[in-house]
Amino acid sequence: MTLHRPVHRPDPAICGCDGAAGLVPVDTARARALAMVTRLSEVEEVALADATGRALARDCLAPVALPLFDNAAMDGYALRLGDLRGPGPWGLPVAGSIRAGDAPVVLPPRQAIRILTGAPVPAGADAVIAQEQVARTGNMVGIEKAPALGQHIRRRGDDLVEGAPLLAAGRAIGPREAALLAGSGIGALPVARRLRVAILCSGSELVAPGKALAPGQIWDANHAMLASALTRPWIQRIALPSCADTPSALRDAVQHAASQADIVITTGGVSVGDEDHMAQVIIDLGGRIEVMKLAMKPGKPLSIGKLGNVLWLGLPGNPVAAYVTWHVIGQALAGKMAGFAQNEPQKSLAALAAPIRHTPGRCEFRPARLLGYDARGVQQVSCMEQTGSHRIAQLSQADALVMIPAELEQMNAGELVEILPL
Ligand SMILES: Nc1nc2c(c(=O)[nH]1)N[C@H]1C(S)=C(S)[C@@H](COP(=O)(O)OP(=O)(O)OC[C@H]3O[C@@H](n4cnc5c(N)ncnc54)[C@H](O)[C@@H]3O)O[C@H]1N2
Ligand code: MOO
Repeated sequence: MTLHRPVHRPDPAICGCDGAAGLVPVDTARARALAMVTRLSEVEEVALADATGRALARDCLAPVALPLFDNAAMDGYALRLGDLRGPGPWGLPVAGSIRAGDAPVVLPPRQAIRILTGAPVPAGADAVIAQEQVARTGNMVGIEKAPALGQHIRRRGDDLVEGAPLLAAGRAIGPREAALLAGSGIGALPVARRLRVAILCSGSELVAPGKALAPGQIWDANHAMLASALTRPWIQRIALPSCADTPSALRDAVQHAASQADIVITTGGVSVGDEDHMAQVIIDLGGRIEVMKLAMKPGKPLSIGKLGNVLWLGLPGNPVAAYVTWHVIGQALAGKMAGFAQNEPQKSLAALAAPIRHTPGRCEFRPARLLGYDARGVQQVSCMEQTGSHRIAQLSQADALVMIPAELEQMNAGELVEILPL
C-alpha cells in the first residue's frame, strides 16, 4: 500500500494542490471564499421539536445534573451494605417497592426495597442487587454474594454536572443533541435564522422538466439538483425561473434574486463563451468578484463574489461541475453563514482498485464507485473512466468523488487516495 502524498492535512484543506499557471488552487479559493462570509446575526427561538438540522446560536450550559437523581440501573433490590453483617448468605425483609416515576422513599434499617430500573434509589441504600442474583421467598430476599458499594446505582451527575458546557454555538441539532436537550428539560432553543438561498439557472436553452422541448433546447437539470441539495431545515429556498443568456435579462434576474436572498446561486454563463455574461452582470450591478478560474476539474469557471452583503456563487453550467463545486466549496460557505461550526465535507481514505491516469494541472474530483474492502480491510474505490462534466447519468452511479492531486500524472492500484463520499 503506497501513499502518494501526506493525505492528512490540517483542515480546512480539501485538495492541497498547488494550482496550475493562472489558476487558483482549490484550497486557496475555498479559504478566500470562506473569509468573505460571516455568520448571520439574527437568531430565533424554536421549539426543540422544530430544531432538527438547525444551528444552535449560543453556547448552552447544563441547567441540571444528569442523571437528575441517583437511580437504579437494574431491576432488583436496593439495600444497605452495612445490613449484611457477618458471613453470608443473608436474608432481608422487603419493605416495599419503588418504580420509575415514584417519589423517593427512605430505606428502613435492616430491610431491602424492591426497585425497578430508573426508580430513585431510596435514601440510605448504597447498592442495588439485580433480581437474578437473589432468591425471593415470600417477603424475604436471600443474598449469597454481597454487591459492591454503589453497584447498579446511576449517580446524580455522573453523566453531566450542572453548569458544565452542554452544547456549543454552531452545533447542528440532530438526534443526539435533541436527546441531550430534552433530557435536560430544554423545550425551546435559540437557533440562527434560516438562510435565504436563491437558485437562478441561466441558459437560453433551458426548459423546465415536464415541459415540451423545441429543437436545440434541453431540460434544466441544475435547478432540480440544487433544489434537492438545498432542501435542508436551515435553508429557505427561493426558486426562480431560469433566465435567458442576455445581459439585460440576467441583470434583472440577478437583481431580483439578490433583493430577497442571503446567497444567490447562479448556474451557467461563467466561462469564456460569447454568451457567458454572468461575471460582467455582477460587476455592472456594483458587485465584486473575489474568486474565479480555479485549478479544479470539473469546476474551473466557478466564480464567487459579493453584491452588497449578498454572496454570489456562480456555479458552472455543466451539471456535474455545478454539483461538484457546490459539494466541495458552496455548501461550506452556506453552512458558515447559517452558523454551523463544522462545515467540511466528509472525507475518508480508500485504495485505488485500478491504476488511473490524470492530466496534470487541475485537482480533479472524479466520480467513483466504492467496492467494499480488500484483504487488509481497506476500502476499495474504482474511478469512472471517460468522465465529463455533462455526464449526469454517470454522476448518478457514483458514490464518491476521488480527489486526484493536480500535479500527478498517474496513480497506481493499491495507492491510498482521499475520497469525498456522496
Ligand atoms: N473556450 C473555453 N470553453 C469552455 C471553457 C474554457 O475554459 N474555455 N470551460 C469549460 C468548462 S470547464 C465549463 S464547466 C463550461 C462552463 O460554462 P458556463 O458556466 O459558462 O456554462 P454554460 O456555457 O452556460 O453551459 C455549459 C454547458 O452546461 C449546460 N447547462 C447549463 N445550464 C444547465 C442546466 N441548468 N441544466 C442542464 N445543463 C445545463 C449547457 O447547455 C452547456 O452544455 O464551459 C466550458 N467551455
Ligand atoms: O471544469 Mo468544467 O467545470 O470541465 O466542467
